[in-house]
Amino acid sequence: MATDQNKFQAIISHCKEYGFIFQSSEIYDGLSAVYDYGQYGAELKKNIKDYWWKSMTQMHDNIVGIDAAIFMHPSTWKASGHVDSFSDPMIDNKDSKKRYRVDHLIEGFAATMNPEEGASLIKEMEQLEAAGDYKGLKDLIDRHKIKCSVSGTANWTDIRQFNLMFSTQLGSVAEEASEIYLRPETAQGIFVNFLNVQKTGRMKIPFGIAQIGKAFRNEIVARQFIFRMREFEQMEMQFFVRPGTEMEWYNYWKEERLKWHKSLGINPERLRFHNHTKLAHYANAALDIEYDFPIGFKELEGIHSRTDFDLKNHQELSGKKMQYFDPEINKNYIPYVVETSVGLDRTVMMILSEAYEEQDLSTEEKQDSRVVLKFPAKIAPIKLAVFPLTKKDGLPEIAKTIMDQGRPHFRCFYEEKDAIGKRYRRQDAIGTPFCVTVDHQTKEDNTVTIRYRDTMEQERIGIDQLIELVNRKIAE
Ligand SMILES: Nc1ncnc2c1ncn2[C@@H]1O[C@H](COP(=O)(O)OP(=O)(O)OP(=O)(O)O)[C@@H](O)[C@H]1O
Repeated sequence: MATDQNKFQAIISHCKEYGFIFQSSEIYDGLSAVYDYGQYGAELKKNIKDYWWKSMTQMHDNIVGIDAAIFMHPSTWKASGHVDSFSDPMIDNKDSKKRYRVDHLIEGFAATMNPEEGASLIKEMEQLEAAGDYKGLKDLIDRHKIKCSVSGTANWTDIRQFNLMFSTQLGSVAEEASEIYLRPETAQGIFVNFLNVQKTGRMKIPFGIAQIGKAFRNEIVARQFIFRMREFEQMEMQFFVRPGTEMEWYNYWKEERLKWHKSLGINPERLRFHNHTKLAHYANAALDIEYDFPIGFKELEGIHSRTDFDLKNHQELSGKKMQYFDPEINKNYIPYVVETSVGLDRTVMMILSEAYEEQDLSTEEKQDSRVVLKFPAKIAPIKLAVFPLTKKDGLPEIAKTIMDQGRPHFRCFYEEKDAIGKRYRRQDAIGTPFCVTVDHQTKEDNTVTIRYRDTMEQERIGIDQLIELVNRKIAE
């Protein structure tokens, strides 16, 4: 097996070669940390989105979905704390002009020390970070003579705060225009609509509001393919609960979300919880669900107990009540919130990492290999490929009637070019779970050969059973 870094590079190349993910604006040499989803990537991503949406809303009577705008009133980000504290300390090397996140720079250096010294350096860094002591952090970098990997020098600027929000102007004339932000998280669209949804939907606590949408962060160090992007998509759900019950729901949702990832066929050994010891300003408990990507265990989803922080601040800044009357205890209160927030692009990356396999199929007679994406059928971009064995003898016509039958149910793909073996390989490479071949026997008995992607086994089945079989496998 290739090393993990090699696997990571192989996945990136595969995504480009087979129409999953392209660098944005590639003809202009690309835009850093921005990516476009191609024809199969877009289908895969949409299927994951639909699966999440269904499992959150349709499967929970007390969770509804909304679709809020990306632009929000600027006060939103004041109330949420993003204007004042959504920033990372960064530092520039004066010789190479390379910019680093201070924690990444120190962590990278700590990894080269012996484990004990490394751990003590990290601890010291965390204390200084928590105290907001930038001078102390700079001293730490100077004391250890930490160098830039490009210039090899320790010639650093001072440490500065770098706000990660993108801003732009709303309105046409400069004097009239006001500065607004591209949302850095989807959650605030849910909070500001909390009462709209609660009242119009007559929702009773506990209940949830779910949303899928784009978020934007001007990440200082954006790399590692779609793991850290400047424009990305989040699938978030805010669950509103009675104060004092939040830990119960926090524990419930962390297990539910782990189950969801497993239901996508993810090997449980590659999933784990990571409890936060350093809590964000809004949280009284937080953890990450991490996945063992080819680049190591990293955050996939955050589960946060956000207290009443957001609603309380919106109430204060807007002057509008954000309270709920709880008829069971006959009391008004600002609900507490438990949030599940998963990156859609990181989920795509997890699915690709899990599905990608290079297989050596060589026999004594001949060398052979294939790349296969073993997606669960329910999220595969194409579910069924239909091949006539030859272009003549009426076989394409029969194949096209199968396409007509399948198309209303799921995404199908028709191909008549090249040998069947080659056509199978191309479908393996985009993760199509089922291929059927129409041959001369089909004309006699209305049966086709169905070939299964993972086992490569083939069997003959009646055309009249085909759609039902594929539908059954998708529903599994
Ligand atoms: N720059 C990004 N690119 C892609 N996905 C992201 C990015 N930032 C956050 N996400 C996704 O959104 C989810 C929730 O956002 P959250 O604010 O909790 O992330 P975070 O803790 O800031 O992430 P990280 O520590 O990796 O920067 C993350 O778990 C991740 O899956």
